[in-house]
Amino acid sequence: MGLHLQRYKGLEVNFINKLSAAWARNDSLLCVGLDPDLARLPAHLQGQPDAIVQFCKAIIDATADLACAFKPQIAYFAALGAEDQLEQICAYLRATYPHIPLVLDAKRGDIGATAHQYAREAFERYGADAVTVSPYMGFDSVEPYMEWPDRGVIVLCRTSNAGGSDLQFLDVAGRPLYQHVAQLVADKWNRNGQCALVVGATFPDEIAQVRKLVGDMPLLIPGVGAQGGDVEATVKAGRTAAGAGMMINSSRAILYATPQEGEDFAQAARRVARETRDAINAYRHA
Ligand SMILES: O=C(O)c1cc(=O)[nH]c(=O)n1[C@@H]1O[C@H](COP(=O)(O)O)[C@@H](O)[C@H]1O
Repeated sequence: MGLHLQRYKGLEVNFINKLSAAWARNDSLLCVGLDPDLARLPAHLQGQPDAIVQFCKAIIDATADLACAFKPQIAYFAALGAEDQLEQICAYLRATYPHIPLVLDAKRGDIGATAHQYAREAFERYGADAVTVSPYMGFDSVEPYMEWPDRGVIVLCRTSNAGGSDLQFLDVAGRPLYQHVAQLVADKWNRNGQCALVVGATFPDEIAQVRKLVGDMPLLIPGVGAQGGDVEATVKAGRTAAGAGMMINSSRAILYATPQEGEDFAQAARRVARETRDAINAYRHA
């Protein structure tokens, strides 16, 4: 258990207290998603061998004071064989912004022995503070991640895509499966207090249902911006009594914001990130 506990300014940190500190420090519930699509990178970066690193670093620097977390999506790197660039970006984040949680979005799910390797990849190779996982294979597929008690385990619950309903809405003993997952994680799986849940911004009613079941557990909420989720409804459904409890992710709407006159891509990303952060903050407190 607990191979290496992280320390920051001499104090032990874990995912949950790092996230709480970032909410407060940046007055933000905005998670900036890092989904670098080569075809959409600015023209001056196209063709450069480290284009992804340059692009993501510029986005990170432009938004670090507006974000409560950064969330690289591993497929955007792995599909290109660019894991080395993801490593560099994660190392940069940890070194330059050690107070901002790094969430690796990998949505892993496999038998325990394999899950242990996925956990090493997320927490040791990339140094992530948290990783997204699927609950589909049950507790022994999620438990290996908990050998790192200072890291977050973010379990898919009610995903933002329309097809999420195919399985997540199946009736299980009188209620939809996603509610069963939420209850299970809150009551049984979260024994080290390191779990969070994914609930899409495209389904605010379900965010409210999950919030009722899990107390103050953090929710990762993708789906505002490019997927059209309603910020007001999302925040009102998901906020805790303290007006926090959420990492509301936006990726493409920030990364590929259209520059206004005189702006470059990073300034445009900053403008949209600030607008999104401020729109969220308008509804945080009742
Ligand atoms: O786990 C996730 O982050 C995730 C869960 C989910 O239900 N829906 C969802 O869109 N995501 C991720 O969140 C990001 C959303 O990106 P945008 O739609 O561009 O803001 C992508 O990286 C998705 O892979």
